Amino acid sequence: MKKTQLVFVPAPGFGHLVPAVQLAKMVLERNDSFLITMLAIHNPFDGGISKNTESLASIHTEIRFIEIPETIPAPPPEALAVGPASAYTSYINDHKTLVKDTIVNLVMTHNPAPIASVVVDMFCTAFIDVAKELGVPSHVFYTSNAAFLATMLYLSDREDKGEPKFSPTDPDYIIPCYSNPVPYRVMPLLHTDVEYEAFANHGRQFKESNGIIVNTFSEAESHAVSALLARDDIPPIFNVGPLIIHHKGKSLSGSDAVKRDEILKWLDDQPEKSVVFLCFGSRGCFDEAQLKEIAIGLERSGQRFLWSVRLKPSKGKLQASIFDNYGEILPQGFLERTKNIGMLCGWAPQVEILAHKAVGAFVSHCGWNSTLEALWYAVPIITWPLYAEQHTNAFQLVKDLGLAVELTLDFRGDCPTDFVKAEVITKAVKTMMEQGGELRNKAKETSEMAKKAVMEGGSSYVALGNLIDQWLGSKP
Ligand SMILES: O=c1ccn([C@@H]2O[C@H](COP(=O)(O)OP(=O)(O)O[C@H]3O[C@H](CO)[C@@H](O)[C@H](O)[C@H]3O)[C@@H](O)[C@H]2O)c(=O)[nH]1
Repeated sequence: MKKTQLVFVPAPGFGHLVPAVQLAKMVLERNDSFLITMLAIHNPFDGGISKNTESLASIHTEIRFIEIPETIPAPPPEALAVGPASAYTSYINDHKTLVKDTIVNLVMTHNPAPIASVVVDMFCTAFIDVAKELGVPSHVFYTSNAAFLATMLYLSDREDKGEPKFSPTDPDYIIPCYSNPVPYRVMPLLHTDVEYEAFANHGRQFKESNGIIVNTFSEAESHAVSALLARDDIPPIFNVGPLIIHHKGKSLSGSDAVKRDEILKWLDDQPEKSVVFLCFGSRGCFDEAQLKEIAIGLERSGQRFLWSVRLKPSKGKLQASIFDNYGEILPQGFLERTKNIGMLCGWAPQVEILAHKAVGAFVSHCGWNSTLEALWYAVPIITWPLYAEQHTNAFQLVKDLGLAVELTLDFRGDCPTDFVKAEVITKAVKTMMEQGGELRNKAKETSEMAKKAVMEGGSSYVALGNLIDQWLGSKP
């Protein structure tokens, strides 16, 4: 059969790689005439190309993984502290020549089949130019939601019209993609010029691609989807989500695999919907004082818990620490007092945990993958956004979707809370576990909608079909 190639360039990081792999897998399931190559950029936050990439590559042998040579220095911690998105973007941009050379030398020569598209992550828009230079189409793979995509486009519109950046003295923003006006404090990632510009620049670049693939489903974000549809200056949008990988532990090895079995066994012994699960994504972490406070808050709630504990990296390091000497950091006697109701872990097999019937609530940083995973398994969320676009995701979950209880964000307040006190944690956990019936029902409804969207005939199923048609039609 005549083959067509796709080259995926995910941004480094588990939250970007995982949905890209799932998208590639779904494309191949729908049409096996594609040859898909995934270019892996070294992940500076994860100590390397990472065991995650290696294990995904070992499971998904239908996809060809190529590691981009590791010659670009990691972004300096000081630059990341000032502007995480801009430092991350510059690090990725510095790979432009390497990405182009890899496509020319390892993809094009490996197989003469035409390249239908270079599918670049939302932070990899520099490679849209690479595709142009090679004379092939490109698509943006947007790993967050439609509302934030619309926000990034809106920022570039404002800049292009010479309008001022958002400022704390402005009234709440009427951004044409959220159902509710968005307070300034919900956009902390745009509070510095350098970050605002980084997001606006990506937004501007999106328009240069041949299509934007979004990990969302239209029914969940009808407001944002309509706002995007109303624009005639952007390429076609394909809402193909939720893209969720269900590996059932296959991606884990060594101590992570042993711990996975222990966690699932422990969950099997807990009553239905009785456990609060706390996990903050691939990079979410806290300092010692905050970890102690979480422990106190959980203990006072009296609820069962499963907590993925991550300590902030020490100065000058990028990687959060996974550790198991919990007793040295958490309050004295905490482990002993909670041993019958709580379990702690490092890396959590999150999808399997959320799928377990014992889990009743999820304290989450609201990374978009975590949000979709919780939504898929109808687990209501207690929002604790930390960085990136997570505050707006939390806002959307609480205000627009009605699927979450807010923990750190009191949207009427003036500035985001950095340190969260034990009593706030206790209150949110108790409220959710004791009075969360309505949210639970809403979560169930949304989960059913999500499952319908990806089933044959559903909105995301149809969108993926349209995307494949575009790729096959765009063959030179
Ligand atoms: O112990 C862990 C921690 C994470 N995960 C998985 O890792 C992924 C994490 O993705 P996500 O929830 O999106 O969080 P981040 O890793 O923080 O993702 C980055 O990328 C997302 C997609 O663009 C953004 O929404 C986030 O703000 C950004 O931080 C999910 O699939 C989780 O299931 C685990 O399996 N075990």
